[in-house]
Amino acid sequence: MADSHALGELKNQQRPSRRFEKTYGKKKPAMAQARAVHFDLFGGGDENKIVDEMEKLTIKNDTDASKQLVQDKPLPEKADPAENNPRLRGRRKATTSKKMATLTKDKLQALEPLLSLVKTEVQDFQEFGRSMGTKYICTKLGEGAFADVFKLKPKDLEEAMQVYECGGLVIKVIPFTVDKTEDDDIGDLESITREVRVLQTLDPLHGFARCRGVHVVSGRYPDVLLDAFQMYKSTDPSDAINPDPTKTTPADQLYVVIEMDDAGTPVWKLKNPSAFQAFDIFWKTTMVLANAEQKVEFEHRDLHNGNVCYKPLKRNGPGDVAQAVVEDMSKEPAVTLGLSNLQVTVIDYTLARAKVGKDSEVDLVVFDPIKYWEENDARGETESDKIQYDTYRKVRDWARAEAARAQALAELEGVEYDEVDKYSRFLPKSNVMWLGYLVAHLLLKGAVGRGASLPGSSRAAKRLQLAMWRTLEEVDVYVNGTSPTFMPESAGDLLATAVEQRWLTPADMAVFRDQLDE
Ligand SMILES: Nc1ncnc2c1ncn2[C@@H]1O[C@H](COP(=O)(O)OP(=O)(O)OP(=O)(O)O)[C@@H](O)[C@H]1O
Repeated sequence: MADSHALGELKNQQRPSRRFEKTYGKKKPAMAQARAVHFDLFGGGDENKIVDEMEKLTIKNDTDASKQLVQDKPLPEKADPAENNPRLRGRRKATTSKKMATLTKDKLQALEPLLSLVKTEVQDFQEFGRSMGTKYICTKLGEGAFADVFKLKPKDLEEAMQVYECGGLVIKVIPFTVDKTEDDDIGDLESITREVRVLQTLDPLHGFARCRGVHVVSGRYPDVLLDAFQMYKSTDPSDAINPDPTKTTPADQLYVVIEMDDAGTPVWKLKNPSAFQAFDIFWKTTMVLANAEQKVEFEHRDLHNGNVCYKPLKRNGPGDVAQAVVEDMSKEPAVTLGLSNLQVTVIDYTLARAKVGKDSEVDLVVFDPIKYWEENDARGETESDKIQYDTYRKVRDWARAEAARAQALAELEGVEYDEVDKYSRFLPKSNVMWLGYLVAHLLLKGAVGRGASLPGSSRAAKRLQLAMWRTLEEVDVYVNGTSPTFMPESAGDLLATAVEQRWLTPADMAVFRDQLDE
């Protein structure tokens, strides 16, 4: 990695991931929507208070602090400069080891908007990798339809501890082309730029991947990443589908490298979630989406089980409820949310829609036209895949229906219809559709032991776990057993209903908020 920049992060474009159909629950009349209640969820009835409370949902504490640790409060220089803190390096001026890639004038010109967005130049990938390899141990974490994702651990123990304290360090490497492409396997500049914009917009919001920087590089895949790539292929052959970059990419391939915090483990890897884990993952994801809806009109539009990650709230902390809690529970607690000790991070905003404008561009909205799912009738193999693929179509059909409604309304009112891409509209119901997918997925995974409880559970703890599963089943029926018209309008509306239905208590909401302050 080049010495002059913090590692960056980015992501990429449309196209489904490779993971899964669903069996929606029984039909049930839609409950009244209660937007007003939504405002109570974060602690009040009046809107100003709500804004204050929602403000608390914006990460200001640990993550910002972690950024400062490496950016504004640099560590003392070590004897070996090669072992400096990664993000410290990121704030330095260019050093001699930084080597720029040689690109044609046309290419450079085309890249200019992206480069100015991320305030960088195009670096030589080999040199970038060489520099990275001297300081970090690289391990491939996973891959998506477009990207390969690597974990970086500083070789220096002290720095490793600090990076760990700051949330870990992960890079997502995404190949892209300058020209628009019909090729589903590679992103284009437009989609990359869009994704970077959404990433920057979501960066300060709770529950989204912290972005530490974005780099643009060109050249051959460096050895340090190739080694990690090959190692992943041999240790996780069933998950390693992406082709060897040395065989498939030209010598001047462009990549975006996004540097971010380690979000943890994707939900698809959670084989048999406990009631505590499933409950927390579902509701925390709902809260994260509700906050982002309110702040930046956010819709994820691709919230499959690879894009919701979880990890223990505390370093070396438990990844589920503490054994003593279930053993000693004598009555059901007032607060249920948070007992799993997990935090949730939503990643991969390739297909997302958000208001990203700043200052002069207040109303700039970015979105992906999601062409891939326009006529696609792929079904997927596993039950989860099937539900996932159906969800893209559900969102698509809802976007079409809303476009038709807008047109009909314009005709009715005798005004000119403003033809816009259907996905440019704010359709937060899409978040609910994806939450429907998530709850169905968690229920499928938890189905085996749904009635069962964690070993050693007291009677009260058993009752509680049963109640948590029942709650998720009711949500499943409520969201998935309802026609799109009668679904909650947004994740925020779903939360409102959750409080109304006592699926969550106001105390649960407060706990979530408190966890942010820890
Ligand atoms: N910040 C992160 N922390 C931990 N793991 C991550 C992170 N970002 C990505 N990953 C891992 O890498 C995988 C692929 O990442 P991601 O979904 O962002 O790639 P993509 O190519 O855009 O995927 P998709 O196929 O969904 O479009 C994720 O499922 C996850 O396992």
